Amino acid sequence: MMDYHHNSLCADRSRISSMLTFMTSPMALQERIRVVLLACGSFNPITNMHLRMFELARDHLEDTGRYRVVKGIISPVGDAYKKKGLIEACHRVEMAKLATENSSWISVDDWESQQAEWVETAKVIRHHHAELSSAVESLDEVDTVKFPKKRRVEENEESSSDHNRSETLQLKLLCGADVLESFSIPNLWKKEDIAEIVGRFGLVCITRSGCDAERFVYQSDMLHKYRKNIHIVREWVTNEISATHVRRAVCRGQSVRYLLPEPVVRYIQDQHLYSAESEQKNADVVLAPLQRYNRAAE
Ligand SMILES: Nc1ncnc2c1ncn2[C@@H]1O[C@H](COP(=O)(O)OP(=O)(O)OP(=O)(O)O)[C@@H](O)[C@H]1O
Ligand SMILES: NC(=O)c1ccc[n+]([C@@H]2O[C@H](COP(=O)(O)O)[C@@H](O)[C@H]2O)c1
Repeated sequence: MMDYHHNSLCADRSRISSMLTFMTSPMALQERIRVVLLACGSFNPITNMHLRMFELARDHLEDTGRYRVVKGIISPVGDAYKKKGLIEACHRVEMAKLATENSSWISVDDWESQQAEWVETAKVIRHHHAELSSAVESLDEVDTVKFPKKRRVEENEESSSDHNRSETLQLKLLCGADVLESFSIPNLWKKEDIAEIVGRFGLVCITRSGCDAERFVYQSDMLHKYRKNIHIVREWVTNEISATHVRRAVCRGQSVRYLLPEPVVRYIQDQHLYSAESEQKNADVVLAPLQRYNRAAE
């Protein structure tokens, strides 16, 4: 009798313990939500820090035990963005391609850079979401997971974090904290675009010195509402590399080696990029979003 009780108690204990292990251990790789990271920006030029952002974001997401990052996309902005010192998209795209030629998972997409007009970031994400949803069928054959097809893109559903969570492949915007903080600049971003980016898709944000991303999310009612869709990744090895610094150094004839991938350094030298004249490009022109939204507000 005693033995029977003892044995069944042991069996219960072992069942409970294996249940607990199942509940607390990271999901098996195949069961995790697959994530594609999309970084939009000038990449004028692409720097080592732009590439680090992807590695940091992937480590962070995979460390949660819930995600598997399957792809990274770099989307350089088009010439119509009109940022001061922005050189031609063909050069920025080429440098990004050279920078990623040894990466097994990050690639460059030139769709945005080829558009005649500046494209809002929410539209760029929608474009890639549509592309992924049609490509995912072939991915599914490999991974045997389901992904809601075009319906998601065509429906104009209320944004909600639950909606995003129900997918088994998600597209998330990857950016630095300065871009997150730029959400509060008047007439730079549409409120509905921010809601769509954080509510429908999700954001992975890398900290940057001088920015307080956590506080920024806390202080914004909209960002706070979607905080579960915003992953803030702390970069402990703070890195001040900025494209502005690189352009200034090149223009002054200083070395930029080890700030950029070597093939990018060579490309800049061969093509004589970032001269004093190129720094003056768009100097008197208003940034495209400010032009567009100021006009709309008039
Ligand atoms: N050192 C950095 N730390 C964190 N994020 C960064 C860093 N440098 C760039 N980023 C992020 O990379 C993305 C693309 O940035 P962008 O091309 O504007 O680079 P940038 O170095 O900030 O450029 P610029 O100096 O010309 O304004 C943005 O989301 C930006 O926040
Ligand atoms: N309203 C918007 O969608 C909006 C506004 C400002 C910048 N952006 C994007 O953010 C990125 C910022 O890049 P920079 O930091 O180089 O200016 C660019 O890709 C730009 O297109 C989008």
